[in-house]
Amino acid sequence: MPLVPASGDPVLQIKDVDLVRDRRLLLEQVSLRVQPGEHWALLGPNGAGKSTLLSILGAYRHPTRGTAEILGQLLGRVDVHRLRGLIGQVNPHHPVQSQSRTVHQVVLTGATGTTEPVPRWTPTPAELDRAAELMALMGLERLRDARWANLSHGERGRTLIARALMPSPRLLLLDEPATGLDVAARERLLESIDGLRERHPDMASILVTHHLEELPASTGHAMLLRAGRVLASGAVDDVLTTENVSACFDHPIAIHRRAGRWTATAGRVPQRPAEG
Ligand SMILES: Nc1ncnc2c1ncn2[C@@H]1O[C@H](COP(=O)(O)OP(=O)(O)OP(=O)(O)O)[C@@H](O)[C@H]1O
Repeated sequence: MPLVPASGDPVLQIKDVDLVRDRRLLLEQVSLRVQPGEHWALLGPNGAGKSTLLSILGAYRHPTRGTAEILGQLLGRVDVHRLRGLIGQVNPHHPVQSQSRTVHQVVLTGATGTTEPVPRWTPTPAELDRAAELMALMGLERLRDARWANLSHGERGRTLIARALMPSPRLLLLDEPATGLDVAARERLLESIDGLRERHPDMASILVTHHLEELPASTGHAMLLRAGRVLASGAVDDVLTTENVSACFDHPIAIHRRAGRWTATAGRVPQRPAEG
């Protein structure tokens, strides 16, 4: 059976998902439906369950209750290794063992779905062309032969996105891709993400972050998670409101959108008058 959904079918559909670990309910009644070409932001405070949810969407964990259909395949009834190979996953803790690997070599490991180059594996001309195209898309041409050890955070981030795109995934999962970047590197990364979404109009993506400033302008949908539950989910302008974000982070936060991008300004929590 082909592992790729017919065009127009949801890329992701999870319904009433609970996840229990060590007798703790980490996710509760989470539902999400993502169509091709949709770009979602997943936001919430520390410990809200964002990475846990992303691990289900990436076929690394199974729900305890509820159903998760990824690329049309029901988790629990599919070979997860094969499924993972069809999902582009960008993890900031991607373990590159040999620090002398070049950008080009790391990008090519996306074709084999491994962290290290597979011994005696040779890329096809089509895979070499694809790697070159993706490195150009992510602004990495000059860095083709640069060593992993010498790359900046931003350069590593762009390399890992190019790597994740090697198998032309229908779904891209980005876990805090802008963490640790200075403002210029962040802006370059977000521009690259906007550009790749334009070039791959059928690809869907989910980007996890704590910071609204780190959302690309092409974000169309958002989910707010709080204590493992969905606080709001849907079209981005309906979800990322001052009221919802303040409730999610349990703090007054004013949200503004300008030129497609978001800013969040934290207010002061009113002090209670001293008793006595
Ligand atoms: N294997 C596990 N067993 C028990 N608890 C876990 C496990 N994995 C995660 N947790 C707990 O689940 C909760 C959600 O964790 P998760 O990493 O998904 O949150 P997050 O929203 O990604 O947080 P952060 O923004 O800090 O990265 C946390 O309280 C965490 O301690």
